[in-house]
Amino acid sequence: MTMSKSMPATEHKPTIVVKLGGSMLDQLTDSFYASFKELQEHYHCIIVHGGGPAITRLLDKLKIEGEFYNGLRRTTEQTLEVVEMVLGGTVSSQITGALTKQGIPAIGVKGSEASLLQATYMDRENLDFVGKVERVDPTILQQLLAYGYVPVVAPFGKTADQQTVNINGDVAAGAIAQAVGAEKLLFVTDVPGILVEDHVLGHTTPDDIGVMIEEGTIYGGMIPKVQSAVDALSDHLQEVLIVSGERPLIEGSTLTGTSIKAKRKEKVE
Ligand SMILES: Nc1ncnc2c1ncn2[C@@H]1O[C@H](COP(=O)(O)OP(=O)(O)O)[C@@H](O)[C@H]1O
Ligand SMILES: CC(=O)N[C@@H](CCC(=O)OP(=O)(O)O)C(=O)O
Repeated sequence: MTMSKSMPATEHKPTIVVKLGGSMLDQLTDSFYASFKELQEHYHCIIVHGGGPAITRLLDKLKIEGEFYNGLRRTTEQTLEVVEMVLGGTVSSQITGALTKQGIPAIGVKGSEASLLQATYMDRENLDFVGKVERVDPTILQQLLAYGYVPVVAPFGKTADQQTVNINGDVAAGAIAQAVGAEKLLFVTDVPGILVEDHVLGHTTPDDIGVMIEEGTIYGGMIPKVQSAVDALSDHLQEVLIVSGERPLIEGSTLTGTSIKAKRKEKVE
């Protein structure tokens, strides 16, 4: 019996990368996941997920002390074991299960496998096994998309010496969106967009984001999102959206979140 399968032709559709934030994962409803069906009519969908709160919960249960440095989890060998269990196990299954329930074929992929996220140590002294993305090989994602699967990526990388490293989910999503030439990047989180004095910004630009970080209007977990957004904007990827996971995700979610578009590509310091 031969198991080989010839590669199907990829339907010509743009790609969208959707990052599901850990803050919202347990609140995402069936109708939220069902909206990926609608999204799939227009786009090839890739999901990248976080899961920070779930990692912290298990670390607490195991009485392992957690620590953050510059907004990133200091990942010791022991912590990494828990991060792998949670992100690569529980959270990945939670998302693929919810999509499968909606009739959407989904498959979990670790960024540390198939050369997907090639990394170096970000700051070995202070952060231990935390990675910085150096190179992305999107082949595995393109192959899965060609077979009709939604890849669900857990944010791990692999160093040249084959060490698995923990990567912030927002950073992983931005790097993957760039590498696959995605048309859109969506950050699904627990706020309806970038808030300024309780108002949701409809649109913003890299320049304004720089100012909002400096002034402290954007802080904490919103910083890696907007920085990844600014880094990912390009001729291909012209819009990044920050949206709430409280409502079903539809193409028109532009109306309910913050749209980040470049006037010109700039990095936030
Ligand atoms: N200007 C801002 N507008 C909205 N949220 C902000 C802003 N600045 C900081 N935040 C914080 O960012 C959080 C979202 O980031 P985070 O908790 O890391 O989410 P996720 O787990 O979804 O990635 C919000 O809950 C809020 O506390
Ligand atoms: C290096 C680092 O900090 N990695 C993150 C990965 C998960 C993540 O990004 O989760 P959120 O989407 O909930 O933010 C962590 O260990 O929490």
